[in-house]
Amino acid sequence: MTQSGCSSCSSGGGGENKPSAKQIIQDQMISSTLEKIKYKLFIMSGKGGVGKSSVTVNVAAALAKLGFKVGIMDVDIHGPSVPRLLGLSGQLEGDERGGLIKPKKYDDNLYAVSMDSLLKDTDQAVLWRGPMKTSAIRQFISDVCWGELDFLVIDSPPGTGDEHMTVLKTIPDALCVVVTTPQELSLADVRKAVNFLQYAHASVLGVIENMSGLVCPHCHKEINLFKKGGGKELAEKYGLPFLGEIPLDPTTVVASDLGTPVVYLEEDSPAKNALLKIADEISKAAQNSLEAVSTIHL
Ligand SMILES: Nc1ncnc2c1ncn2[C@@H]1O[C@H](COP(=O)(O)OP(=O)(O)OP(=O)(O)O)[C@@H](O)[C@H]1O
Repeated sequence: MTQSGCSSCSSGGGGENKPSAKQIIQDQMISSTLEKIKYKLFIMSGKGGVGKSSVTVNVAAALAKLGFKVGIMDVDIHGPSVPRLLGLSGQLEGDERGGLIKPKKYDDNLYAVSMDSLLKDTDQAVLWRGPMKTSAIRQFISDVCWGELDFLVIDSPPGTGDEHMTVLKTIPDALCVVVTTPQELSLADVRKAVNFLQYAHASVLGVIENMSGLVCPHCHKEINLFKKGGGKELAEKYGLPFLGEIPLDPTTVVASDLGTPVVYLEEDSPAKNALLKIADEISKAAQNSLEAVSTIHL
């Protein structure tokens, strides 16, 4: 497995200098899984509740709608939302040979796995410490049988912790997408996340501003509930591409309660249109990633 910049994160839990035979085999399984996946998108934010999971599921679904084969991996052990947003429940099953884990199928182009579907008792997760999370995420990446994918979209917990470092270290070619809301409270945490990505030598595909204005369904005037434009300003400040803005839209909430991505609903809505545009932008940026991926300027 290729190693990335930070030396403070152990690759297999335990921090030994010499990898064990088990770790070496796991590294080989991780490489073999990842080499079949063209682009890995890591959706993150320094702040909770800004819409990471909604963006993850809808960007993935929009890419699937564009004809790409897409997998979603939810590494949020403490508060996994992906199964709920896709209406998928129940334990994951083994493949035909019983060894690897089969992702759950949403449709022919969209599959998902969530760490909580591996746990018999999801309440266990609150007791997890760093090294346990690291080894669980590594095992999760090595043991899921995705087959060939165009995109793997990874949802993360809020903040910049063990889960983030493990993903970045295990998937060094992950392209990070930073989600923020326009208000300063969120931007302050997102700036820390961008600094963290710089420290980890991560590649950043760009910034998305979620909850960016609200079009009143009655008078059709725009109300900037959480302000507007802060995400774009942050992207400009750090020399990162701005991937687009998604307005506050009650349809997003209705869709999530139905377990359907808003981009799969028949009727048009401001969030659906914005997310389809952003997914198109992301697919182009990922395909040009050698040129388009930016190094953060501070
Ligand atoms: N553009 C939007 N318009 C309206 N509601 C939204 C929008 N984006 C997200 N939401 C709602 O905001 C809430 C939080 O969204 P979500 O769970 O995706 O955030 P998160 O950043 O993943 O949260 P966490 O930090 O807990 O993982 C959900 O109720 C979701 O339906």
